[in-house]
Amino acid sequence: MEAFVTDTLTDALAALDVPALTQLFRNQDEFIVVEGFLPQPLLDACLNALDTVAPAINRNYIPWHKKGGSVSRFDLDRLAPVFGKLYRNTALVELLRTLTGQDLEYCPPNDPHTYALYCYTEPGDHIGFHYDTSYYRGTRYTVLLGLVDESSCRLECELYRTRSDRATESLSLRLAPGTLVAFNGDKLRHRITPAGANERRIALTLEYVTDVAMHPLLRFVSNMKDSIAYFGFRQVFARSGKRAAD
Ligand SMILES: O=C(O)CCC(=O)C(=O)O
Ligand SMILES: [Fe+2]
Repeated sequence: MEAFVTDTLTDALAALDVPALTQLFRNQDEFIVVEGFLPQPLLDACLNALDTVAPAINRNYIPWHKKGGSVSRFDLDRLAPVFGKLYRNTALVELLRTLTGQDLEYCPPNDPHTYALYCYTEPGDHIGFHYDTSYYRGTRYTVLLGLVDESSCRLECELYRTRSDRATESLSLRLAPGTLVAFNGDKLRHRITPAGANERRIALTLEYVTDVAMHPLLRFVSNMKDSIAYFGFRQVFARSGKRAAD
C-alpha cells in the first residue's frame, strides 16, 4: 500500500509547477486550489475504502452550525490504512512545506482530527462559517481532498478576511473528486453550504502544524470540540486516553 501511494503521488507531484503554485498560495494569503490533484488510481483506492469505513461514520448535529458525518483518524487507521499513508507521504509533505515555507509536522497520534473524513449524506448536512482554529502552539494548515461529490454543496471561502489592508474576496467552489484545497486555518473563513435530498459529498481532510506543543487545557477544549462536532465522546476520549497511556 505504501509503495502504491508513493509511486502514484510521486508521478502526480512531478507534473506540478511548484514555483507557480507557491507564488499563488502566498499571493492568496495562504490558500490554494489544485484541480485534479489526486491521481485516478489513488482516488480509486480511497473510494474503494469508503464501504469499509461506512459503519464507523459518526453523525453529529450542532443546531444552526453543523450537521453531518465524520470518521476519525483512529477509525481510518483501523479500517482503511490508505488514508494514513497518504497523510504521511513524504513527497506530499515536502510540497506543503514548500508552499507554506514552514517546517510542517504531523499531528500527534492522539489527535482524532489528524486526518478524517467528512460525510454529507442527509438533506441539510452542512457546516457554517468558521476558521480551522489551531489549538496547537503552531499554525495549523488544512488540506481538503475531494473524494465524492454528487451534491450541490459548495465550499464558500472568504480570502483576506483577517487582513486590514485588503478587501475580503469571496469564492464558491465545488470540491470535485481529486481536487486539493490547502490553506492556513487561522486565515481562511469558510463554510460548506447545505446538501439537498439524495445528495452525497465526502471529503478527506489532512491537518499539519508548525509546532505540535499544546497546553493540556487546550487539548481538553480540542477534544470536547472533536467529540461534539465530529467524532463522538467514545472515540475521542477512549482513544486519546488510551494513546496517552501507551
Ligand atoms: O467538508 C469540507 O470540505 C470542509 C469541512 C470543514 O471546513 C470543517 O469541518 O472544518
Ligand atoms: Fe473547516
